[in-house]
Amino acid sequence: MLTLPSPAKLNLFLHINGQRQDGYHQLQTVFQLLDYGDTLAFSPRPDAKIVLTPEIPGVSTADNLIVRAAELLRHATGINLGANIELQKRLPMGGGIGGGSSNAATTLLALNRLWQTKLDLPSLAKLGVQLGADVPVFVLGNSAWAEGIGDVISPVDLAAKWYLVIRPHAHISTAEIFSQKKLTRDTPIIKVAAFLEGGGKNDCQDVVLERYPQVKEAVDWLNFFSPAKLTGTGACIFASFDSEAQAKSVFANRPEHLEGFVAKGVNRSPLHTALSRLDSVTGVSPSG
Ligand SMILES: C[C@](O)(CO)[C@H](O)COP(=O)(O)OP(=O)(O)OC[C@H]1O[C@@H](n2ccc(N)nc2=O)[C@H](O)[C@@H]1O
Ligand SMILES: Nc1ncnc2c1ncn2[C@@H]1O[C@H](COP(=O)(O)OP(=O)(O)OP(=O)(O)O)[C@@H](O)[C@H]1O
Repeated sequence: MLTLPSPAKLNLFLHINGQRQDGYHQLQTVFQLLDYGDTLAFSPRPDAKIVLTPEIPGVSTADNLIVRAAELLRHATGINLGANIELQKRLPMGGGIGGGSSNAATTLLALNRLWQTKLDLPSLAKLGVQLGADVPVFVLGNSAWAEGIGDVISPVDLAAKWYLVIRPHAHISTAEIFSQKKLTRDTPIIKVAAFLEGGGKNDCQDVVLERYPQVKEAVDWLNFFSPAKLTGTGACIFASFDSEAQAKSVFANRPEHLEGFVAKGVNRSPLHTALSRLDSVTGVSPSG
C-alpha cells in the first residue's frame, strides 16, 4: 500500500489581468502550499478497475477527480492495471484551497509509481491541466508564482509563515465567480518583486463578499487580528502569522460557528517530500 499526502494551497494574492477570447481569465497569483491536507492510500489491482472508498457525498464516481486522474493516466499510457484507493478527506470542497486538484495530482504521481508508467513531472503536469487549472502546481510540487491562465508556473521561495484558514459555510463555484460581470479584470501586471515587497490583493474578494455575507462576516472577524484575504474564488479566507502559537491562539478565540485549521506554509509539497523519502529508502532515483 502506498499512502501519500494531498496538500492544500492558498492563493496569497490573485490578480485578474484580462480575459481571453475563449472566456478563460489571464491572472497572476502565488500558490502557497500547506503542510495540511487529505491522505490517499493506493494499492494496485490486477484488473482494470479503479475503486475509490469512501465515495464523496454529492460527487459521482465518474466526476471524482481521483477517478478521472487514474483513468486519464491509464488512457495516456495504455496501461491495463487498476487500483484500490482509500481517501481520508479533511479539506473542505469549493473552498478555494484546491482539494480536488490536489487529490488529482497525488493520484497521478502515486499511480505513475505503482503502475511503473515512468512519466516525468512535466508530462504529468500536462495531463493534469486537462483536469483543472490548479492541478499542475500540485504535480510540480513547489510553492509557485503563476501567470497566463495559471499555467505558466515558476517555483518561488516564500517566507516561513503559519496560516490560519477559516472556512465560512459557503460552497462557491469557481465558474460562478469568474462569470460575474462586476469582477475586476484589468489589474496591471506586476513583477514578482512587487508581490514579495507586500503587494497583491484578491480581485475576486469584493464580488465574493457581496454575494456571500457569511464570508464577509469571517473576513471582518479575522481582520481584527491580522489582514484577512480570500483564497482563489473562496470560500476560505486566511491570515498569516509568524508563529504557530499566535495562529492557534487567534483560532481558539473564533466564534463557535466558524470552522477552520492552522497550517504551516511550505515551499516544497509534502507529497514530493514523502515520495523522495520513499525513493531514498528504496534506492530509486527521484523522478522529475
Ligand atoms: C482561481 C484558481 O483557483 C486560482 O488558483 C484557479 O485559477 C481555478 O482553478 P480550478 O478550480 O482548477 O479551475 P478549472 O476547473 O480549471 O476552471 C473552472 C472554471 O473557472 C473559470 N476559469 C478558470 C481558470 C482561469 N484562469 N480562468 C477562468 O475563467 C472557467 O470558467 C472554468 O470553467
Ligand atoms: N476528489 C475530489 N475532492 C474534492 N472535490 C472534488 C473531487 N472530485 C471532484 N470534485 C468536485 O470538484 C469541485 C471543486 O473542488 P475543490 O475542492 O478542488 O474546490 P476548490 O477548493 O474551490 O478548488 P480550487 O481552488 O482549485 O478552485 C467540488 O465541488 C466537487 O464537486
